[in-house]
Amino acid sequence: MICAAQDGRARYLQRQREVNRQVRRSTPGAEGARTDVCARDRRGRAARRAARVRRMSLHAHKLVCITLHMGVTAAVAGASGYGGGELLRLLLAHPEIEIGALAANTSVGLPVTDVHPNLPDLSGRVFTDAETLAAAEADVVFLALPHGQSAAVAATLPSTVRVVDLGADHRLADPEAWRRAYGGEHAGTWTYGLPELPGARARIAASRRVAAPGCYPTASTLALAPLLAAGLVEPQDLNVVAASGTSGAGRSAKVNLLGSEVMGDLTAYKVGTHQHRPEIVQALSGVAGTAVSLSFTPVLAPLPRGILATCSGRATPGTDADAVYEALRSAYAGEPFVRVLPPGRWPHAAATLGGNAVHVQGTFDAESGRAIVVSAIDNLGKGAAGQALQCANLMLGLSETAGLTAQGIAP
Ligand SMILES: NC(=O)C1=CN([C@@H]2O[C@H](COP(=O)(O)OP(=O)(O)OC[C@H]3O[C@@H](n4cnc5c(N)ncnc54)[C@H](OP(=O)(O)O)[C@@H]3O)[C@@H](O)[C@H]2O)C=CC1
Ligand SMILES: CC(=O)N[C@@H](CCC(=O)OP(=O)(O)O)C(=O)O
Repeated sequence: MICAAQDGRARYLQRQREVNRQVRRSTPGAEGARTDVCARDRRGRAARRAARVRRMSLHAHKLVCITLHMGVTAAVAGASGYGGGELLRLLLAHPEIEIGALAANTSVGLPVTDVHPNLPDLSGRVFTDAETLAAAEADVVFLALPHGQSAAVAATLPSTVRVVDLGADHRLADPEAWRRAYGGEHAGTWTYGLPELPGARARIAASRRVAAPGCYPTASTLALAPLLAAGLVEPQDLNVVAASGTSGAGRSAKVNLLGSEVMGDLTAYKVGTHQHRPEIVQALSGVAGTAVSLSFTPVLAPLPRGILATCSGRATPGTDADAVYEALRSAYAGEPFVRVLPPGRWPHAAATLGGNAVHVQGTFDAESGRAIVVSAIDNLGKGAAGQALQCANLMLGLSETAGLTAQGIAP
């Protein structure tokens, strides 16, 4: 852009030289008529006026160029984790965001590429501590921290800075529900960052603080919301069974996440008690306009990443497979990241990996009287970092899809 400005200046100087040459050529002799003098004055005034206008527009152009050249700066807290690492991968490909301070905890002082060897373009960068975030003057700060850690960091940031929290601290509106799910004091409620929910885009765009949803809530809510909105299922007795890859549990070492424990196994966990149930209930109750009830069973799957959620509800009279499909299709027509698969094709978690896509398919099971929707996401993509970036794009007034893709990597 700066080069474009310099080209413009060169063209301007060239035109100026031509004008001057023309003025010189038309200059009459000493005995020249008065009309020639007037014409010369008029041409001189016009040239000066044109030059002034060009100088002003060049100056304005330079300002725009400099602004664009500097772009928007993003800082990340929790940059050494799985969510933070995926965010860095996305930010490196973002056309308008530069990467600023990268804060960590036990990894402070380590080269970023020691922890994220998949990001060689960050060689030379080291993790700093959270205090550097406040001093870094970023336009947007992403918090990819364990539960309970976000509020303290957010409090150090000016209210003008956009903050997107990938964690759960600010997702729930009911402090009591938050205490039951996570323990400790509730740090306050931020705008819920699921852009595909009715009315959410405008709320996110107008917010300086956004709580990005959890991975299971993203997959479950986007599967069931269209059916509730269309009145195709009862708000009571919703059911979700969702399998997740191990990166959903973060990067810190845990015995149950060892390869030898996970490989070749599938296990349900936190059955009936998982902390994401109140979040899914909150989001779906908002869509249904009444309190929903939901059973939620997570399953740990032997995959590094990916979620497949099987979601169902008791069908209301008249619901059939076509109505379920049509509700999904019309809810997500024009959505850049939610893809309703062609009839008969069911989601694969692997097809969403590396992207920000949500794949959904639905039907009606006449035997059980239940409408069923299966959804797939990458828990680190649309379930975490991709969603956070989608929200940040909206908050910053950038294209919602900038730096994001609906295409996955395969195999
Ligand atoms: N993984 C996923 O699929 C999803 C995660 N999330 C949420 O995103 C957040 C991050 O998750 P994830 O990346 O998986 O977690 P990780 O455990 O992989 O990473 C946690 C990050 O937070 C840092 N950290 C740990 N403790 C502290 C502390 N006390 N103060 C400051 N920084 C600290 C770690 O630094 P260091 O490594 O240097 O110790 C690391 O950078 C969590 O709230 C999680 O629930 C949300 C949706 C999906
Ligand atoms: C596989 C696995 O263990 N997954 C984690 C998901 C946690 C998570 O991502 O938490 P938030 O989205 O609420 O921040 C779990 O079930 O607790």
